[in-house]
Amino acid sequence: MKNGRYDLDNFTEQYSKVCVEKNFIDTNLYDEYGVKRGLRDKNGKGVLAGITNISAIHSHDVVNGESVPSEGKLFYRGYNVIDLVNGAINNKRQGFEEATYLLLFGSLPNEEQLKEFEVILASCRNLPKNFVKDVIMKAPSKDIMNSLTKSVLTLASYDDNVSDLSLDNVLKQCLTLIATFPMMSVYGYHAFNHYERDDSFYIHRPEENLSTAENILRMLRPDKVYTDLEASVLDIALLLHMEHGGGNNSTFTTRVVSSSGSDTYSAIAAALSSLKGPKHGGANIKVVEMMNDLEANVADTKDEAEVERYLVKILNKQAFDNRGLIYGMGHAIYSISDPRATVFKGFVEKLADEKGRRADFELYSMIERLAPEVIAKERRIYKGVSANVDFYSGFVYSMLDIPLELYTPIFAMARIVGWSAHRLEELINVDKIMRPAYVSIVTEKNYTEMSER
Ligand SMILES: CC(=O)SCCNC(=O)CCNC(=O)[C@H](O)C(C)(C)COP(=O)(O)OP(=O)(O)OC[C@H]1O[C@@H](n2cnc3c(N)ncnc32)[C@H](O)[C@@H]1OP(=O)(O)O
Ligand SMILES: O=C([O-])CC(=O)C(=O)O
Repeated sequence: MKNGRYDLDNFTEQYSKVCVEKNFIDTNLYDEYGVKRGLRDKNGKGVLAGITNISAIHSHDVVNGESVPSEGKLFYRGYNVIDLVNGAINNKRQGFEEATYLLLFGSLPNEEQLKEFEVILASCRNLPKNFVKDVIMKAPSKDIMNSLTKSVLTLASYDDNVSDLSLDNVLKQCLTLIATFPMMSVYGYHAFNHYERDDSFYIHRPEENLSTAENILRMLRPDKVYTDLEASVLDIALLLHMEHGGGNNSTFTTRVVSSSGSDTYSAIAAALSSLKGPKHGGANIKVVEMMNDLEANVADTKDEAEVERYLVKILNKQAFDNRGLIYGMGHAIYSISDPRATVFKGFVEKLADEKGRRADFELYSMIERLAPEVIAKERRIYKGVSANVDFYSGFVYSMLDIPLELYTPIFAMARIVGWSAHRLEELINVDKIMRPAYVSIVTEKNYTEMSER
């Protein structure tokens, strides 16, 4: 007891040690029982949990019957994501809406279909009456992913058909979430910025003739002004983040929750909770924070040896957040390269020159080169490590003057499309609750009376 109250800090400090002692499992047991830690085999390959027709990820080639690491490739419904990006750039079109149609409905839309789809999405960009006042402005948080999750769950209480699993209803719910994620995220940021940072509060409504990327910038900026280049860069960033197979942590979460028969809002709220983790989509914020920490702690950021020493300290849990991870590096599937990081790097360099941030770009490039070598020296690497999609994305967003708090929500504004496609695919095909097994190493004991303990 402290000041007549139970001392929670003292209690948890003491009992967390009890938790460690009582929950410790010798990692050798995973091998002994043939259990795949992280649902991954010794070569880092994921256990097979399903079949999908939505996307494909290539990271290895088979040469003479052997699997060898290759440059990463990503396909949405069979189309290389690089071709989708180039299609959008060359035709001066916003690619996010086109790829949304593709991922949800399985084929590229013709002009008429795309026009109709854009009108439908625009009509869904509506929040219930007073939602901003009653939900978003209440208890604003710096953690916009949490505030977005809260908004998604609260939206459920405005839906009379929340638990109706008929496909047209689920599709309607998904389209509404795809259309309103940018509003809920950006307004959530403005509420935080106003109440916690004492800044001005403004709510700009989305414009029906604008794309998702254009509306994000319009809603975010006090004067609603942005350039075509900025909208195009953000559109490509969205396009690159939309989908990544059924096994990534947040999409698998969507699948798991969907398999229990739960509603769309709950499945998507769970996916958001997964995505924000720093080993997943939350890495984009961590990368920028890590780079700031590096600049604060490395006297000469042009000195490779000094930068390398800092990276080693990170791996040894002696620098930055002491978690031992160099954020933005490594991937569960890719080895030699993540194609999205390569695309990002292509326009990061141009943007950095335009925005006078060449020195930052050089530092990112140096880390991109050094980190895989340092990780390979310090960890057991099976398949190679390279920069992932999160490495350059935060740098791009900072050059678009997008606040740090919105980096992971922007990922979510894109990935909601993949989650929706996977929820639909799960509901259409599987109809079996996911329920893997755990080997139990618990020993049976006789109950002891309180007086005998
Ligand atoms: C959108 C996305 O989710 S992209 C990923 C974003 N996440 C990050 O950038 C966080 C940093 N990266 C990581 O934590 C990891 O690379 C992950 C979580 C993405 C993938 O992890 P794994 O599937 O375990 O990768 P892999 O099998 O190649 O790793 C081999 C070893 O290297 C370690 N390693 C891999 N990447 C890193 C890294 N960036 N920093 C430090 N160690 C790393 C792993 O922890 C693993 O060690 P362990 O066997 O002792 O656990
Ligand atoms: O596939 C994964 O494990 C991580 C992910 O979602 C991505 O890279 O986009």
